[in-house]
Amino acid sequence: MASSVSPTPLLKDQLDIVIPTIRNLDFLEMWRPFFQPYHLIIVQDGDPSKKINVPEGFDYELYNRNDINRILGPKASCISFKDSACRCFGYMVSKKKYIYTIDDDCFVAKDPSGKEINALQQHIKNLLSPSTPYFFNTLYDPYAEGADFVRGYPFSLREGAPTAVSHGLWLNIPDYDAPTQLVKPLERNTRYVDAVMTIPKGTLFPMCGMNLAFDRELIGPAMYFGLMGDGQPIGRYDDMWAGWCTKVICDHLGLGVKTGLPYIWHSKASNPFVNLKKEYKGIFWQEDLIPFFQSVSLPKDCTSVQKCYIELSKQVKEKLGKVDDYFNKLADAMVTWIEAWDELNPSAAKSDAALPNGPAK
Ligand SMILES: O=c1ccn([C@@H]2O[C@H](COP(=O)(O)OP(=O)(O)O[C@H]3O[C@@H](CO)[C@H](O)[C@H]3O)[C@@H](O)[C@H]2O)c(=O)[nH]1
Ligand SMILES: [Mn+2]
Repeated sequence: MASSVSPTPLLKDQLDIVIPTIRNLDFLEMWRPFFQPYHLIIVQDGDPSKKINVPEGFDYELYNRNDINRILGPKASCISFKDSACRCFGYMVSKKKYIYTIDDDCFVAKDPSGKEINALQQHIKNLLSPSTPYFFNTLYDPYAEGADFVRGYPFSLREGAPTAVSHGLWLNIPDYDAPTQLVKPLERNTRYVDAVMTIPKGTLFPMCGMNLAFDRELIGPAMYFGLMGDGQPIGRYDDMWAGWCTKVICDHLGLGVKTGLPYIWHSKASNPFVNLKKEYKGIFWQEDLIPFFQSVSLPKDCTSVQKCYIELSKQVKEKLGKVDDYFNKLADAMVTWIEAWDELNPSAAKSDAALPNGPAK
């Protein structure tokens, strides 16, 4: 029987909120009722001499490019500059079990009843309840209030798998790619779908970094947002790359990834022409990237996220290096990321995933 209804814990001392920004942080005023109890990690991108004002009353640490260079030294080369991908530095420096990352143009949305959505609370609910990657439940999240496993659902699978990622969605400006933005400039997402679903094992998905939460202890080292922005041939594939790497590793380690509620209100459409320039190689390359990730197989002795990620970087170099030399650089940066992660998180570096490799065969 799925769990009975109990209040969602705040987890205020177990969760950091990571915000990449080149703007001001006035958006926090709207989130204050939900975010004030939490520690913020602000990753200031762009010009480090620019002063970013954080509204009064928030507990935060702020890192700019000078800080990243000081803390990581030469390993700072793996952290993107002038791209929201820089946010992954916040995941690395955090000491908490959970991360929630949100963009500074995302606001509190309302559900169909007009009630303000506490996105963070829903993400915590998603992360604290199991996922069902091995068998699809047609009533969606069986652990949600008023739902359960449907007839025919194997009882041997009803414990589910630990949830590593909670992927939220967006009302108003949807996360469309540039070509879609260009042909549908006025399209707004007004559909509120009241569902949380586990993405089945063996299925990839386009992970958006705008409204995303994850269990840092279960999957943190896989959440590298790649080499994007300044000096790189590609942008706006930071979260996509992290999502594909994360999903194949979650599948291998027997972890779950959920998508659906909560919604946020995405207010700013970034410039589609600028986005097209950033994305166009990605739109072309992903026709090779997706078959690559679909064919990834990780050896049984990859029992930790770090070991999986290093193995993945080897396969990226071997199989994608021939698509473009960029992937050789990216594969090296993946290794640098893990080295930096383990340097900043020495205790976690030793631990293997304490999880079975999927359901009992
Ligand atoms: O160079 C930059 C640009 C932006 N940021 C910060 O990152 C987020 C997102 O920026 P923005 O809202 O302008 O861009 P979107 O296109 O809406 O972003 C979404 O698309 C994907 C980009 O990869 C990603 O899924 C979403 O982030 C804001 O907080 C900016 O302040 C930055 O740090 N550096
Ligand atoms: Mn935006």
